[in-house]
Amino acid sequence: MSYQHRITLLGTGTIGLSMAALHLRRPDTSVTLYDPRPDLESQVHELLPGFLSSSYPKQEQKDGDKGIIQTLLSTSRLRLSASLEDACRGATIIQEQTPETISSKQALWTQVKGFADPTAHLWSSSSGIAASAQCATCPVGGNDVRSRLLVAHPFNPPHLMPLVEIVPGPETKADRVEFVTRYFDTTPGPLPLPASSSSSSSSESQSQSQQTEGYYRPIILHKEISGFVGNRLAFALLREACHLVGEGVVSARDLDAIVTASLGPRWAGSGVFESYHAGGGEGGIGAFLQKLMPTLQPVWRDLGQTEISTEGGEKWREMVVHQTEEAYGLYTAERRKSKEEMLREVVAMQQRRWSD
Ligand SMILES: NC(=O)C1=CN([C@@H]2O[C@H](COP(=O)(O)OP(=O)(O)OC[C@H]3O[C@@H](n4cnc5c(N)ncnc54)[C@H](O)[C@@H]3O)[C@@H](O)[C@H]2O)C=CC1
Ligand SMILES: O=C(O)[C@@H](O)C(=O)[C@H](O)[C@@H](O)CO
Repeated sequence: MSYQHRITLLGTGTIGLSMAALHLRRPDTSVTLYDPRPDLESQVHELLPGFLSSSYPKQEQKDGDKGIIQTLLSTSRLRLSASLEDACRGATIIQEQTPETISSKQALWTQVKGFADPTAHLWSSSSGIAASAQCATCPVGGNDVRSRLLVAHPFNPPHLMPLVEIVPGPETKADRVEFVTRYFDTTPGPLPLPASSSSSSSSESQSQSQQTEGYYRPIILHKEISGFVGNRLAFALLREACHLVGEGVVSARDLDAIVTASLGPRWAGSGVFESYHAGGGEGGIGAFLQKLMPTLQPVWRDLGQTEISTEGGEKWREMVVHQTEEAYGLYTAERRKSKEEMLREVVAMQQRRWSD
């Protein structure tokens, strides 16, 4: 069977396997996995079923979770490749989720350039390394990388989290940006969670085609910037959180509770600017900024300038690590599954109740 999209995923770690589950929701897409790790096959058989459970109703997972992998392999919707060259051959999309180091990504794209079809789309899942930096050492001429490469930055786990930050490089062609945006716009989301065990059969009986389209939120950035937008916002909050714990103002557990008991619910429905626009009364955000200036400005000046570098950072890092480990202990698979189910419910609520 031929597929409209033949996507090759380079790297099958945390993001790679979640991405595989995302792409396998598309009936028009086949997925090839390549990773030099020696345990690729066992890792895929052990871990991918867990990600696929949000995509395939139980009755399609013949012989239990592990049967789904055999089914996908036997129908060639999923393929494991033993070499980068073989993995790239014939792919219409090549997406990397390899380690976040600029040197390894530069080396990878230089290799891919020699193996990929000249028409293949090239996507990076990088958390913050710009496309222009990743292809800076790619030889020019021949199968051009610069006009095809862009960042499609997901939030973890991509098989559940709607945001995809699309960050083209200065030479990325507009049709490449249009394609990736349309691709994620038309990629179905996870199956709805069963409302309750009594209704699970009806919910799980939903076919894959009934899965929500318009689930994913590809958002195009107009400029390359380190960390893009989502991570810059998240890292600004993390920096202040580390500062507050390091200064003994609040414990890590209580800081998390402050976030999940206020900002979390608020921002699930209204973003930063909409929230303050609403909070500004009749005058909206303009009035809010004016009214809050006497408080806002000194707080902005007082925000922690925490440095991640080790010199002098030992104190707050020790406190953050110790208090977080004390609060949550070993992060179990059960806790991770429970949090993922909550994430699915939150996103389902968002998609039910609010348009843009
Ligand atoms: N972990 C996260 O929360 C998120 C990570 N990302 C980005 O995704 C990328 C991957 O991150 P993770 O999945 O967390 O890393 P990971 O360490 O879990 O997985 C990386 C995988 O790449 C493989 N690999 C190494 N060199 C390779 C090569 N030359 N070709 C193919 N595979 C190779 C490794 O064997 C490993 O399995 C990074 O760029 C990261 O910034 C993006 C969003 C969220
Ligand atoms: O938070 C996320 O899931 C993503 O924005 C990320 O890129 C990761 O947190 C990354 O910063 C760490 O790998």
